[in-house]
Amino acid sequence: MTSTTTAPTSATIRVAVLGADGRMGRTTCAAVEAADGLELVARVEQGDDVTAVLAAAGAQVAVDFTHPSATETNVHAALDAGAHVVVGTTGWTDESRGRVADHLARRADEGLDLGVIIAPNFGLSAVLAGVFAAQAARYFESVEVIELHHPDKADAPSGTATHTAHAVAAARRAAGVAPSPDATESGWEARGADVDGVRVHAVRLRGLVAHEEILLGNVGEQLVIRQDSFDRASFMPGVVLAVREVVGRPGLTVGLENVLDLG
Ligand SMILES: NC(=O)c1ccc[n+]([C@@H]2O[C@H](COP(=O)([O-])OP(=O)(O)OC[C@H]3O[C@@H](n4cnc5c(N)ncnc54)[C@H](O)[C@@H]3O)[C@@H](O)[C@H]2O)c1
Ligand SMILES: O=C(O)C1=N[C@H](C(=O)O)CCC1
Repeated sequence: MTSTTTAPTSATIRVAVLGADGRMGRTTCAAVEAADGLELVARVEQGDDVTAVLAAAGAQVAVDFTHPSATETNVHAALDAGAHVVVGTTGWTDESRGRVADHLARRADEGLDLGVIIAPNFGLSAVLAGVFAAQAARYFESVEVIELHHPDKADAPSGTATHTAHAVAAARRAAGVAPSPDATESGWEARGADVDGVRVHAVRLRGLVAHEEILLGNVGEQLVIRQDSFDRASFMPGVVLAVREVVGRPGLTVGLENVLDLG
């Protein structure tokens, strides 16, 4: 079901939330309504014509918290409506991000400078955990990632853990560090997913929200970097920051660490 308000004012950023009835969508609608300088102008749900609704509402920024199978289509539809986009939904690949970058370039050629921020995690603790893990990764022989989430989550491993694993792998490649030692010969299904050469383990447990551990090991020592989001409120300062930033940041930005200049 869609609802819109009208009459844009120049002082506020007009925000549409996609996936408005979901866990993150509901929290995001409330955060937008509570934030200075933001106005919630549309709640978009499955079955709505995203381009038409955003255009009718005069949305300047669309925030997508939907489903990995829907998010890319939604982003293109929002760009077609002339809206900037903040994406929290997971499931992005190099290829899908590349298609968004191409779409942004086409819009820029048409004279419309739009921005898209894709962030697998808006929680400050998770963003910092990923940055710290990438910093530490070259100093340790072994590194593995464990992500722990609520059991209603659709995808595994989490977008956050995938993002962390790629950052860790890139840091190790740049430093010429060998792959983590592993003598496993059988039972590979128990060793987690291989993300860019980094083992990622996914736990789904009632009572959890969103949590990540990066384990780094050397002979005789271990560093554990752990972050916990106990409540979806933890994502909201990052979402609101991204909404404010995206209107002045043309092109594609991946990872909130790059908005915070931590990348
Ligand atoms: N980046 C972050 O900080 C962060 C934090 C939490 C969750 N997430 C991600 O956000 C996504 C949503 O998580 P959730 O827990 O809110 O899921 P959810 O299932 O509770 O909500 C998703 C909502 O999207 C709606 N939806 C599905 N397809 C749609 C479409 N095509 N158009 C509009 N609405 C559509 C569903 O009806 C539902 O209401 C997941 O990918 C999750 O991993 C990211
Ligand atoms: O609840 C979820 O689903 C979450 N998904 C993101 C991910 O996959 O990394 C971020 C944390 C919460």
